[in-house]
Amino acid sequence: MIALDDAQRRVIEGVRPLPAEPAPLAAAHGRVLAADVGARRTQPGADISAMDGYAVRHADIAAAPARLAVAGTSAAGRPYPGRLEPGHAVRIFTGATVPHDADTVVMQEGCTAEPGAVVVHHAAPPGRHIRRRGLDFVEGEVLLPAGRRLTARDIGLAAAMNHATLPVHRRPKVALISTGDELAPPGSVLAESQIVSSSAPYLAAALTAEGAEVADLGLVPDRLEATVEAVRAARMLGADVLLTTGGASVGEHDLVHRALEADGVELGFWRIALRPGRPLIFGRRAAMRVLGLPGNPVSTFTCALLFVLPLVRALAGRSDILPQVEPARLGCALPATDQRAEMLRGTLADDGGLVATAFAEQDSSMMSLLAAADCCIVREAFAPAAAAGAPCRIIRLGL
Ligand SMILES: Nc1nc2c(c(=O)[nH]1)N[C@H]1C(S)=C(S)[C@@H](COP(=O)(O)OP(=O)(O)OC[C@H]3O[C@@H](n4cnc5c(N)ncnc54)[C@H](O)[C@@H]3O)O[C@H]1N2
Ligand code: MOO
Repeated sequence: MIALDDAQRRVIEGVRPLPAEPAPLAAAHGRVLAADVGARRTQPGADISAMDGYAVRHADIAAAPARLAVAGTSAAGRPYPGRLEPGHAVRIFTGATVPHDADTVVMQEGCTAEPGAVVVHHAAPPGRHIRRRGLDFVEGEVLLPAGRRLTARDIGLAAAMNHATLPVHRRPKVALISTGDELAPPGSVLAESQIVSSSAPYLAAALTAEGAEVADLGLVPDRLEATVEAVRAARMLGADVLLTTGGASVGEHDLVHRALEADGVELGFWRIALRPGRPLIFGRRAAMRVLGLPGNPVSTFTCALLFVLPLVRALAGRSDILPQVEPARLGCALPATDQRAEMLRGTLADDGGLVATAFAEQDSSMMSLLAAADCCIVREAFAPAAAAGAPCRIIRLGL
C-alpha cells in the first residue's frame, strides 16, 4: 500500500494541459484559457453619453439658466454628424456619441424643451455624464490572462472585447467501463442477486460538471476477453483518461489488472492506504492515464474526489486541482486510525465555527449516506483517537 499523498503525486506527475482549441463563447464557460486574451477594440470607442438629455458646451451653461438652440439629435448608433457650435445643444440619448466640441451632458429632468430650443436650468461640472473613450478598456489591453478559468462574467467581457471564440484547453475525454456480472442499468427489472450500477452515472455527472467529455462504454461482464475489448475500445476512442469500476481487488473475478496489462497498459501502483478506496489501480498507456477504481460505490466516489477530478482538472489546464481542505471541529468522538487514512462521511453544522459529525455507519456500499453527507472528514493514517470538539479537517461536498 502506498500513502495517499504519494499516490496523488504519481497520478498527477507529468500531466500537461491538453492542447488549445478555439471554443465559441457559449462553449467556453468553465474552461481554461490557453493564451492571453486582449481587447480587440477600445471600449467605448468614442465619448458616450451616460444619460438622456442634451450635449452642451460647458461654457454655455456655466451661468445657467441658459437658453440654447437645439441643432439636432445624437442617438445610440446614430451620431450627430456635425460639430457643436457655441450657443447650441444637441438632443442626446444614453449610449449615443457625444458630438465634437460638446464636453458636458445635462439630464433632461433639469431642462425645459421649447420649439427648436432648450432651457438648461442648472449648471453642471464639465465632463458630467460622459463616459470617456477607453473608460472600460483600450485595444490591446490583456484583461483575461492565460490560465484563467472562465466565469460567465469573463464570457461577457470577452464578447465586449469583440472575441467570438476563445483559445481554451481541449476538454479531457474520459471513458468509463463498469465491470461486474451483477450490474444492471438504472431502470432495469432486477433479480435479488443484482445491483443497479450507480457509479457510472455518478462519475459522468461529476466529470461533466468539471468540464470533461464523458464516453460511457457501459457494463462489462466479468470475463477477461470482454474486459480487454472494452479497454481497447476506450483506447480507440482516444480517451485521455480511462476509468474502470469494480474488479480491482483480489477476488478471482477481479479481471481489471489482467485486462489492462493485456491491452498494453503499464501498471503503476495498486492499493493505497485509504479507507474507503484501498484497491485503486493506476496505470498508463502512452498519453492515456488509467484509474481502476474500486467497486464499492463510496470507494469509487472517494477515489474520484481525490484522484480522478484532480487529474481531469490538471488536463483541462487548471492549477487549483486538489479538493480544498478546511479546518473544523468534531461533533463526535472518533477512534484512532490504523495504517489507512480515512474519508468519513458526515454532516456539517455552523455554531460560529464549523462542526463536522461523522455518520455512525460508514459502510462503503451506502449511497444513501453518501448523498446525505455535507462533507468528508479527512483523517490521517495512525491518527490517535479524537474527542468531540477536537480540531479536524474536512472537504465540503458540493455538487
Ligand atoms: N479478500 C479481500 N476482499 C476484498 C478486499 C481485500 O483487500 N481482500 N478489498 C475490499 C475493498 S476495500 C473493496 S473497496 C472492494 C473492491 O473490490 P473490487 O474493486 O474488486 O470491486 P467488486 O468486487 O467488483 O465490487 C465491490 C462491490 O461494489 C459493487 N459494485 C461494483 N460496481 C458497481 C457499480 N458500478 N455500481 C454500484 N455498485 C457496484 C459490487 O456489486 C460489490 O458489492 O473489495 C473488498 N474485498
Ligand atoms: O476500501 Mo474499500 O475501498 O473500503 O471499501
